[in-house]
Amino acid sequence: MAADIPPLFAPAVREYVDEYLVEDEVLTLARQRGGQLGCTPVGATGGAALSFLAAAVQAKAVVEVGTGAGTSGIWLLRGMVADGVLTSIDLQPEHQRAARQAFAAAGFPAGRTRLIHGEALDVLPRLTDGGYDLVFVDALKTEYPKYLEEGVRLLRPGGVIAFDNVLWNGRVADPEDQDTATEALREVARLAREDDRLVPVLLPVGDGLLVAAKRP
Ligand SMILES: C[S@@+](CC[C@H](N)C(=O)[O-])C[C@H]1O[C@@H](n2cnc3c(N)ncnc32)[C@H](O)[C@@H]1O
Repeated sequence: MAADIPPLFAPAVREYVDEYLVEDEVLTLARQRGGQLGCTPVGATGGAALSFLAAAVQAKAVVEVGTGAGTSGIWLLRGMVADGVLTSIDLQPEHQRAARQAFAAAGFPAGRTRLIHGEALDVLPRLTDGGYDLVFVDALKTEYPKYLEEGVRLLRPGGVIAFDNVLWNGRVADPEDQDTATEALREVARLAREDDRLVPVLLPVGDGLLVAAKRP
């Protein structure tokens, strides 16, 4: 009976989803380190979605905007092809030092990662057009609309772009919330939906994952 079906976000349903795939010790340590550094790493469900996306597009080249302490990077690397390279951008050297350690602990040699220190909007224009299979965005929320334009340029046809935190703990659905970050998250979702080059979907995974494929 429909009345007995719990709503999508009921705690029991969330728990069921979150227990489907769990992180190993390397990921737990990376996530804890990210928390200590003050950035919010992806959880296991969001991370598993990243591994899935990297595997689905057979990613050989990935750009990550917001390295943090390497949690999402490990999930991405685990889905990529064996010799694939993760290019990851962050403005905090300390975060990237922690990420480097996490990648080594997860068994990835230095040649599998290219860590670029800097402001994302300075670094992204220097990367090669059409040179990437997957772009994952998890940095400054107010810059998400600009990362969309840069990211689509970097993708090869058939490539995929993904944005984390697009539900913003539910704040995007509150019309009273007109904070600049909240507005930017609504804006990037709208831009992806209205962009003829893209096929988007908004997934209620983790804190919300906006995923869009670039049409061939
Ligand atoms: C939420 S954390 C990333 C977490 C990481 N994706 C993970 O799941 O492990 C956001 C990161 O973006 C970085 N960041 C914030 N603004 C940035 C900017 N404008 N350019 C580059 N990096 C930025 C922060 O230093 C921080 O490490």
